[in-house]
Amino acid sequence: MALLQRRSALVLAAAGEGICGFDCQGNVTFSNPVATKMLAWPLKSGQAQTIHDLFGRDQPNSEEYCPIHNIMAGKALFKASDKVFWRADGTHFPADFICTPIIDDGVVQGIVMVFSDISQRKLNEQKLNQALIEIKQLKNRLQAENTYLQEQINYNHQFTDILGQSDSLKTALHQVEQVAPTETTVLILGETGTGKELFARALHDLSHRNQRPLVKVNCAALPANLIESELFGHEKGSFTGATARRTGRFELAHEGTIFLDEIGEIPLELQAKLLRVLQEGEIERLGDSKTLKINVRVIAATHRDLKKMVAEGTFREDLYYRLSVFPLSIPALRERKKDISLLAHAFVTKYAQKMSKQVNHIPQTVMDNLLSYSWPGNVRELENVIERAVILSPEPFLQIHELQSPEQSGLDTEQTLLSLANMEKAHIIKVLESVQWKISGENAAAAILEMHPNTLRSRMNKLGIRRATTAF
Ligand SMILES: Nc1ncnc2c1ncn2[C@@H]1O[C@H](COP(=O)(O)OP(=O)(O)OP(=O)(O)O)[C@@H](O)[C@H]1O
Repeated sequence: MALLQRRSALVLAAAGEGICGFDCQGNVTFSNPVATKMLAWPLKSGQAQTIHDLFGRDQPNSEEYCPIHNIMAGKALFKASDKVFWRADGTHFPADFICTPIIDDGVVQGIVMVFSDISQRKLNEQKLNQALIEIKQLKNRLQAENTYLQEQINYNHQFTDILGQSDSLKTALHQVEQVAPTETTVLILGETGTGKELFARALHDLSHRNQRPLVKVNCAALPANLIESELFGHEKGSFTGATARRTGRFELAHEGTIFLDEIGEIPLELQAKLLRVLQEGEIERLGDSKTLKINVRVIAATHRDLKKMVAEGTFREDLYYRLSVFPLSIPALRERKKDISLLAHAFVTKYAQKMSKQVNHIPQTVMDNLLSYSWPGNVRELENVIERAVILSPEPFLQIHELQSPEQSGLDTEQTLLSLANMEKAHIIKVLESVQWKISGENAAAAILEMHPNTLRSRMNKLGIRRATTAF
């Protein structure tokens, strides 16, 4: 018997877990060395230490959590995880434990508790969780950046340089140099294809933010119900179809520049939110009440007449004033004839090279044609026309057959189908365009048409001839 006791004591001493015995009142009856060390017990014989000194102090309903109570109530096993165990010195540690009854002659005499300190495991779990959160955040950000960069790769960067010799273009470029290094919001105004995006890039490239991205949002290309989530982001499940969390463009542009193209298309209800971002630099993701501080420079662009939209009530006046701190007007191509020749040559070189064709000469008749056309699609249209012409032209001369504005085509090819009034209208427009819409004075339209300027004005009124309005 003595040998058995000695062996049992050796087993208890060798166990790697804490082992304690308790009687039915919860008094400690024995503890192995690991338990004594873990609990910093002075546990000397005769010292009454109960199970509640080590466990359950912080539990609201101690009966429910009391191992003695549970075992006495008939449970053959009582175990729990991540519970607070108190040391004799008042400190504590988290532990997992398992309790079983000590039965003698069919009667429960007490319980034995085996427990292990899980501090290190919890610490590792915490570290792992933190690392997982960081990885998730990083993943979200990388995904968002990747999507954006992918779009940027698809964008044709070849003409990042702004070409032009005309005074009006030089004035605009000078303004870019002045405003780019500031933090001022810029509103770029100009007809379609005049190079507004090119100017936005130039503003960003010349700014202190050029190491961070220029993030573009085309407000016209997005359905109204998606613009908000595109701009500000959303949490998973914030609306039907929001299957994953999405970083908004404003967040993506943090410390960089956001380019809001076609700002005139932004729905009225979203304009208030945009104003708040501009004023306070704060955003909230859809479905998340947390406010995020962002530091973004805003460049907006439109071909629309925002002032007119304000008057019509479709654009907020306060937002208009906030955006138009520094309006930058890009002139239409027809107003800078000087640039047509320069751009035409540059595009011929570009596309001839691209198509490995020796097209390198623009005959004077073709150039005259290019110069007299009104270019409603501006530089983009010119570029497209030249690209097609390079494909179709026999080397080395550029040939263009397609340049006919609606008015011109009316005169030149469909003459027989037009009424007299329409012919007159088309002719007046053609003459006006050839003189940049100058009505009176030497070599102006009235002189060419051999009319009094006032007569010309009244004919124009009657025929509904107006110069195409621009946004500025
Ligand atoms: N001054 C310029 N020099 C060289 N290329 C130009 C110039 N202006 C415009 N382009 C070219 O014309 C095309 C249209 O330019 P961009 O997209 O910047 O115009 P946009 O005004 O932003 O057009 P939209 O209003 O349709 O968005 C682009 O391919 C651009 O590279």
